[in-house]
Amino acid sequence: MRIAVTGTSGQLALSLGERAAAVAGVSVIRLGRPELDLLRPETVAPALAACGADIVVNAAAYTAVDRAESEPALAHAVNATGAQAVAAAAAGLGLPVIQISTDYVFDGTAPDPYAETAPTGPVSVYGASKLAGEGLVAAANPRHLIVRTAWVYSPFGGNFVSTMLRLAATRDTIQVVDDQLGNPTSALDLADGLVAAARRALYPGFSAWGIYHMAGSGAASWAGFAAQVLDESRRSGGPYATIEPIPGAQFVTAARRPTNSRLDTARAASVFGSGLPDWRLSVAAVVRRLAADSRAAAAEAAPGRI
Ligand SMILES: NC(=O)C1=CN([C@@H]2O[C@H](COP(=O)(O)OP(=O)(O)OC[C@H]3O[C@@H](n4cnc5c(N)ncnc54)[C@H](O)[C@@H]3O)[C@@H](O)[C@H]2O)C=CC1
Repeated sequence: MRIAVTGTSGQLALSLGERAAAVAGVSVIRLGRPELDLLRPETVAPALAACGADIVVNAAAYTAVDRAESEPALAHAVNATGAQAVAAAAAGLGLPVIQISTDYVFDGTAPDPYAETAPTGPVSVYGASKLAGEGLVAAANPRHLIVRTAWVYSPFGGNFVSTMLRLAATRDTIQVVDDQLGNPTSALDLADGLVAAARRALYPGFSAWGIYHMAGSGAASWAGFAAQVLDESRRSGGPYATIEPIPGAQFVTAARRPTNSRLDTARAASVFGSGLPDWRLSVAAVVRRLAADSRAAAAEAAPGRI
């Protein structure tokens, strides 16, 4: 199975590449700018046609949630029109598409985890652009899986985990919001889930197209997530700071975030057998890996000093 994934250097594209390398018979081709640019829809079909994929994962996106508030047209162009171009090009090549979407399509007022059928109501430009993308993808390619995920981190690039570790290196205390709940999700676990979903989608006769929720098992507040990161960092010999929980009202950002964006992931677990691990285990694994990477980098920079 050859999986084409958009977003060459994105967290999810890199994670898919790494995880697929460990699975016999699965390969991942990462596609990105300039060959495939979601802002230039005419680039999408030729790039997909050239790579000979069996299925396409659209993981590329405009992901700067706060900046999107002042760049709504750009966010929409990438996350809605761009996603539509990927789905339509895949359809033209006879391929199914997996569109990655977000918990931020919900308004966050529900008391329980959101099922796929729950009413949407984004409270940010980013969430609205991703929701528009869902609709356009579904209309452009009947063989679509729309996979909503949440609070993604990985050993690659900037994310909440790397931010907490960076701040802990220079501060004793970090204030983190404690009244927004979600599902921290390792991009590596999500990659495993997507490989399982892609395999299933390619079975002859598969017909369960539609929306799925895939996220780490268990929920946390941002403050709880941060505390887990830093506890594990301390155990791994890395930086540590005390987390001071604060209400979201005290941490003003350009974009509003849903108060509760926990996702009910039962459908994906039952159709794809892709239940993701408990978020605490995956945070521990990523923090330990980052600590080992930074020890290796330090040893390489000063070989005589260990
Ligand atoms: N990071 C998170 O916390 C969450 C992410 N998601 C979704 O998961 C997916 C993967 O997210 P990440 O890997 O974390 O994102 P990321 O920000 O790490 O990577 C996004 C990638 O998209 C590429 N990209 C942006 N504009 C492009 C364009 N015009 N043409 C081609 N490529 C372009 C970027 O170069 C980058 O490689 C995205 O669809 C995102 O909306 C959903 C929920 C939470």
